Amino acid sequence: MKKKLKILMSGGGTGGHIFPAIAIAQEIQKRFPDAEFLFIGANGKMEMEKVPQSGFKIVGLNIVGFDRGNLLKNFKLPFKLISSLVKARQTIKEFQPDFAIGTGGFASGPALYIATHLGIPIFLQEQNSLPGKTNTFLARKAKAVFTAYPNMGHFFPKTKTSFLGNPIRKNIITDLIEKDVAKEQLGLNQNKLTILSVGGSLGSRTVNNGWKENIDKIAEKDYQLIWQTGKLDYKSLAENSQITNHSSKIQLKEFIADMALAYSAADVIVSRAGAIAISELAMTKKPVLLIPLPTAAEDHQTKNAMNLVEKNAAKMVKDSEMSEKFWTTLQEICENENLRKEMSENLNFFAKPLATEQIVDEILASLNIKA
Ligand SMILES: CC(=O)N[C@H]1[C@@H](OP(=O)(O)OP(=O)(O)OC[C@H]2O[C@@H](n3ccc(=O)[nH]c3=O)[C@H](O)[C@@H]2O)O[C@H](CO)[C@@H](O)[C@@H]1O
Repeated sequence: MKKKLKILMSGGGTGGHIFPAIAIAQEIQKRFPDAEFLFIGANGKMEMEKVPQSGFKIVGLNIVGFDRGNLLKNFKLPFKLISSLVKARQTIKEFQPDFAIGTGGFASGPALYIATHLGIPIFLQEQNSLPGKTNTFLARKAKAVFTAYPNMGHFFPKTKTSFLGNPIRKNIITDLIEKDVAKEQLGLNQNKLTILSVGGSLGSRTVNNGWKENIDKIAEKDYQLIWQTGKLDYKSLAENSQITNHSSKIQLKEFIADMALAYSAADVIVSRAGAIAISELAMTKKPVLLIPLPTAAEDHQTKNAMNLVEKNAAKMVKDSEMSEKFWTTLQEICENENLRKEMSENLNFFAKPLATEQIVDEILASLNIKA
């Protein structure tokens, strides 16, 4: 009888690290239905909710990221790191995985580091064009590193780095449906131009404020808006009468569980420029206005966005230009059907629908595991 595969997954902090891990796990599960998965994440972070919702088990460590804004807050960090390493070691020794996959974020550091010490092969997936600290630190010990951008050899060991694209959740590829059907399913009018606004997995205050300033214009123009606010601002926006007055035109959501449906319903998208968001937008091929998060490490979201802007596949407005340019740039897109068509076609260049499959192919081949 064939031995059941056991796979350790780790990545988290934000959706941009969690969802690629889930996508890879789902692809392995498709090929090995009885494989066992264990995720390791950080207590209190998004993965502790999203991973079980996707049907996988997760163990949380008491690890926190380095707080650049408040240095005093970091004094407990060494103790938390030590306790996380101890718990990671105990968990991994009990689970005995055949291999481990890390998708970045501080939560994955202790787990993957311990895995390498226990002689377990590790694989890394890096979503951004400027790699995160955890993946950079672990890369030397990894069996392979899969990137979403070409020419990453100066960050990771060249011989084990492959450019395959970002893994995105399967349903975002398979469940995209006709715009009219999606609008109907969401209770929206099929004849009205519909904008989907997403502020990354945590929501974005800049984007929320942009809408707040322009909310009456949505009604004036007779558009519809699906507005993901994130946890931080949801309550105050849901109580704002300026917004609730337009409830037939504005659907406010703290977090969108079914992104495929929301993407499908949109005529135009407003989005932060996180790496996974960009990869998904390339699959949906909907014209998009990107508002990169300027504080992302080394401004990598602006770099992500510029890749698309340079190919006329997206428009971009910086945080600092929101007041002057948000509505006017959005109007340029909404009012010009030819431009929308052109942007949609140009997005195709960035689509990598086979990324997840190819990453799993390479992992299995390098370990000589056959389905
Ligand atoms: C603040 C921060 O650290 N941002 C980083 C984080 O972004 P963030 O976590 O926002 O990740 P991305 O924008 O890359 O991806 C967001 C993911 O969340 C999903 N989603 C989003 C909103 C929602 O309501 N429902 C939902 O399911 C999207 O479909 C997508 O799969 O990871 C990215 C990938 O490493 C980085 O490029 C970002 O700079």
